Amino acid sequence: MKVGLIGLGKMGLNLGQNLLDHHHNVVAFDLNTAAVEELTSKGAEGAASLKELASKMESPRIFWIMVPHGVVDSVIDELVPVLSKGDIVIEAGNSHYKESIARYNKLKEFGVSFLDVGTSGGMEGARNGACYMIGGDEEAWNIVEPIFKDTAVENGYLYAGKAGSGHFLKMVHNGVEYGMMAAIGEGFEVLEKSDFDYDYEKVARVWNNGSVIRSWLMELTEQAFSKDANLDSIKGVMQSSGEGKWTVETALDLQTATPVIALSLLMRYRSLENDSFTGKVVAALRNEFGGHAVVKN
Ligand SMILES: O=C(O)[C@H](O)[C@@H](O)[C@H](O)[C@H](O)COP(=O)(O)O
Repeated sequence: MKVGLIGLGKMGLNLGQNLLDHHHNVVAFDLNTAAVEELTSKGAEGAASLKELASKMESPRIFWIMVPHGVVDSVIDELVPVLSKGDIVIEAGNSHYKESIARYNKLKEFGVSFLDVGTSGGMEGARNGACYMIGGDEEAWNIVEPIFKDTAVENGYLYAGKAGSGHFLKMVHNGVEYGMMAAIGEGFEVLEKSDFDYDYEKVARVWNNGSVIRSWLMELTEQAFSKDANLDSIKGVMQSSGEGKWTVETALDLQTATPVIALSLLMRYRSLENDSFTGKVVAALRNEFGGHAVVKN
């Protein structure tokens, strides 16, 4: 299929390469022309503007937006004048599900279908097989399913239902991610404070082999400790991009008690002021899976 890929940052560039690997045609646009050149050198067609990108597409025209959360609306506003009835817009960043429902309704007025897609698995997933949570019109979904099937890991995509359901699912996923990462960080902090002299890389490795808590996060923990045995080079500052906060806000609206997720969010805020070993582990994990910046010591 032919995909108009808008946004070639950490995730978009990897996704573009993944699409090309699976013999899809990619027309790529980003304000960063070096990123466009990088993808065209791998076989994509480049575009210097959204208008040019649209002119290079074929029906059904599929536009895949992969840009940071704060610029999604401006990209959609710029895209609207070049869209026509029957086009499909996929937005696969970390958006709030309510924003996605609003975008779906707005594009519906132009006869354009909108799919909200939560993408998990970080840069590695985008490159070699991601996990997708998808919401929006089923007819549009049926058209684009092959590109998700090809760029996901096996069994790594779910069409969840009506508009907003994809990003809602990704939001809750991230809330779970906050809680799991906090628990891993706290566990290592207890080890760190103890009288024993553990090698944390080896601890993460043994926990990854046969134990109940083996997981990709634990593999990344092992990876992080292999690079920096005691995480001495970074501060325990745990940034957040908003999904954990949205999960807690939504849970409150639904009168649902989510103490683990809520506390892990509050501990992230606290970490902006106080350093901790838990914070170092969580900061290192965010860096491992998402390439998110760490604060260096
Ligand atoms: O599932 C994933 O692959 C991650 O959740 C990913 O979407 C991302 O790296 C988040 O943005 C991190 O979220 P925080 O910045 O809130 O930690």
